[in-house]
Amino acid sequence: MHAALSELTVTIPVAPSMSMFDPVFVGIDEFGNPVYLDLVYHNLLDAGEPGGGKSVLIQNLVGHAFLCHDFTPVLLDPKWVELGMWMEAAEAAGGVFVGPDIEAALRVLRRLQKVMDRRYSWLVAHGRRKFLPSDLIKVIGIFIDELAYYTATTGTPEQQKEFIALVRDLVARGRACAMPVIAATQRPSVDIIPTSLRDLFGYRAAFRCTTPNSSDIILGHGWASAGFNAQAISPTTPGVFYLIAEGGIPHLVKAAYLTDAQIHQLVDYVTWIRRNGDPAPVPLAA
Ligand SMILES: Nc1ncnc2c1ncn2[C@@H]1O[C@H](COP(=O)(O)OP(=O)(O)OP(=O)(O)O)[C@@H](O)[C@H]1O
Repeated sequence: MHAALSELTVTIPVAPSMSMFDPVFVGIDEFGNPVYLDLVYHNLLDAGEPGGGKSVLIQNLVGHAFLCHDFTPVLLDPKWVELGMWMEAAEAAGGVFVGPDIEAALRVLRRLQKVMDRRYSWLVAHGRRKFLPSDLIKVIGIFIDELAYYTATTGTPEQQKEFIALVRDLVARGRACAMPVIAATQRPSVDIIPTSLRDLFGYRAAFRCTTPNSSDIILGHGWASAGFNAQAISPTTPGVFYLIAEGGIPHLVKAAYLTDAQIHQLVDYVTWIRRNGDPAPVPLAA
């Protein structure tokens, strides 16, 4: 005898099964091997000229994050059209979405700085250096799609300066306390990404650039002349980027691609499960 649908919906556990501490799949390398990132303990700088594929990469990471039971989203997108797609899901997940309002962005970042300070106090009190999955802490993923808008385009010079200082602090201190920053910019220039800020990003993704110098601003000085030059990426292959992880050499990667329809499906799914499902993690074998 078949169970009625109403019975099924209450007996089948539905919730995100992954953890932010799991490796995040981003694409395949030039040898066909899958490429994973360890997002929690690193930050990611995602940069390159318009149309290179930065937003597609950020959408992959956001998609993974929302499928994790231990994710709290903080999404900043002045253009609305990328991270704005997740606005409803962010609200359902107890997070926040900010559009082009720099004062609203500053309020959120100031608050995050306080949360970070409290998390550090906890670590110190427990004699620990970083959070672990066993701490069952929410990972606050801070996604910024177009850093340059807040640091160079909108607001007063004081607001821009404060924005840069807050982001720098989060990038410098956030990773030990499960608050990684994923920041994208289509302006890889030293005024937007000074070396001192760039070097705090454990992962850097360089999509096609207009000059070898821009490529070096993302990956690090000297990589273009050593043959790792994002200017050489063909404009006909969007989604290809050089990925460097701290201490390593750049690897050529093709990002996985989610269509807008797939993103909308994901948004519906993760919003629905957070509003209606069991928020507890479900083992994959269940
Ligand atoms: N990994 C990929 N696989 C296939 N196509 C891709 C991939 N990445 C990007 N594209 C194509 O390139 C287009 C532009 O990508 P995307 O919007 O991510 O660029 P961007 O660098 O974010 O540009 P902008 O700075 O203008 O926002 C996409 O709409 C898609 O058609």
